[in-house]
Amino acid sequence: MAKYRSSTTTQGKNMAGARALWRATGMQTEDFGKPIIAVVNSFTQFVPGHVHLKDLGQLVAGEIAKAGGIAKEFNTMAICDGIAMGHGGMLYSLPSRELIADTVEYMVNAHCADALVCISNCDKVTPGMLMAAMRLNIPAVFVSGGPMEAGKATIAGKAVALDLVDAMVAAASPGISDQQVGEYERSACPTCGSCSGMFTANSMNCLTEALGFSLPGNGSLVATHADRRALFVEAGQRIVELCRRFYQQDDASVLPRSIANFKAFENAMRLDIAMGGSTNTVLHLLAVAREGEVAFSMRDMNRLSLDTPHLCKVAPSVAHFHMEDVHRAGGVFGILAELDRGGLIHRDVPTVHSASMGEAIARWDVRSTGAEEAKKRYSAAPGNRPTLEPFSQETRWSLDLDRENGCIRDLEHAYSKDGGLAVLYGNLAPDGCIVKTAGVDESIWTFSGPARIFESQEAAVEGILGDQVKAGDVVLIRYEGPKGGPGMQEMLYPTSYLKSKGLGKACALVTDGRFSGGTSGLSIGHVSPEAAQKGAIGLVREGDMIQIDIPARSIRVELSEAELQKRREQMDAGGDKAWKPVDRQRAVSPALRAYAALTTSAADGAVRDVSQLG
Ligand SMILES: CC[C@H](C)C(=O)C(=O)O
Ligand SMILES: [Mg+2]
Repeated sequence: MAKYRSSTTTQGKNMAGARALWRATGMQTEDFGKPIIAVVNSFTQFVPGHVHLKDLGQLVAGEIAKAGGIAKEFNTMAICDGIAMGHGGMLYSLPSRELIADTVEYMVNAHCADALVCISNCDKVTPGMLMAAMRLNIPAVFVSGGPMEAGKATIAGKAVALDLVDAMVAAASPGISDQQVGEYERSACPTCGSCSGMFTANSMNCLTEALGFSLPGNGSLVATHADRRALFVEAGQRIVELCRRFYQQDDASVLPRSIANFKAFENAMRLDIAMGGSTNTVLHLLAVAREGEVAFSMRDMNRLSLDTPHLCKVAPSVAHFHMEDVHRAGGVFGILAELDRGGLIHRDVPTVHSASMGEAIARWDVRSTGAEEAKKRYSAAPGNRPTLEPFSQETRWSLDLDRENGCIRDLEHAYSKDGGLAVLYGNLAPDGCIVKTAGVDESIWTFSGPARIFESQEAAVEGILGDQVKAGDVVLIRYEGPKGGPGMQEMLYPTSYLKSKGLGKACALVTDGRFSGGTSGLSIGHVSPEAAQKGAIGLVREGDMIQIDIPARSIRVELSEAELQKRREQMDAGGDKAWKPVDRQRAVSPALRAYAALTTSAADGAVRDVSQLG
């Protein structure tokens, strides 16, 4: 029998002081000897995806207590990327992932907790908590706040479903009146929950299902629906059971590193590629794998992208499907089941809720299951009534089982035989870069054009809005990588403004920064190595021709090796000014400089590498 970690502070005469303090938190004599389970909440009033989580930690805690555990709740931070977007605030977004992971480690190790329930939702919170779960390797269950309902509005006489990206694009579109922009703004984000498209938050919450860490429906069941409550209740019950299995029955298969093993990462990546997840998932999966010492790399992602079909297009890749529609079609398990029918899923990995992924698919695939519970869960619909109240409506609709034209397609009707995310390599990105092909019009899968160079996101926004960018250009934004930014900003404003200017299908955008899940178009990010780490992207000059070939998975600048080498030598000779942006005024706080000093390349997940300290 494994010893409870918590016994360090709850057992033995010498721990009388610690027990005295535990008692002051509400523990009784009979509680010493029960597992202490950390309920890691990310409630904050700053983020729509988290405003409704305040009481949900205690909902989980109550279930833990009923099942025989001791629950202790604490909070992590959460940043709203949508509010932080487009200004210096975005520098903090990616680094917050490491702080969240550290917060969980600090609290759990300082107090010797035995297990975790992670209540996450928006962008960096789920990845930060996943990193912590893998780092700590103690039983962990994930449950997120759930997606926001899509906005519904009648604009210019047409009924539309929309989200915040539509409001952003509309705001800078010349043909749209202030009054219409106001309509977009007021209807884009009607409820609590993570923004309604296949953005980063929802992508990551879907991936927790495929990794085996969360219950079916976690990624897609809207925050407002009463059925979502069951996920919180069950998370509390499950974690106590997992504790029992690990600590009392020596069953290490319940530990995060057993669940999220290499095969589970392959499953998660296949899901991601099939659903056209946010490009940020690449960064986060690499970081999570690293924490768990799983040898899963960009090369694996590239390999999987070549034979994983693209089955699902959701906003921003198409306008009319949002997460609520993914759910209606069977959610993550609907997609996993289609992949499984093609033999593309490892069935023999354990999950927190089922003995194996294969067993879970059999139960939760809406097309083949005999379980009424599954059909009912996926019939949960949006209420279409503005609210911040979770679980406050019980609307249902019929399932979408149309695998030809519905929200989830089967293999036969795939959008493409290779997937919605691709890794490109070439002399501009020797360590790779990422593009969400799901959101790229097929007409521009190959593209070549002159580089228009911007040495910051701000300069790019100014250039695009100032009409300096023309159809056919490749907008190249550099020194925005993990080290160079620092913090690898999301470029949602430049990509949205290209659309506002009618250039969405006429230009490419290439950067060592990253994108929001709200980005679509020929937007290529994570170019590695980044400019600040002497990457070739730093050597490109205005007007150099850039060639992009998605089917061939290649990205090149039309320069010979000799020319690149010559420029590299010239750059190196520049001393202090070399490999730094020209004329960029940017205040970088000491906190961000600490992240910049330690971070690694996007190709390594932009995690901190303390081994550099010696
Ligand atoms: C809409 C975009 C969202 C706020 C985001 O930051 C992401 O998806 O990454
Ligand atoms: Mg984001």
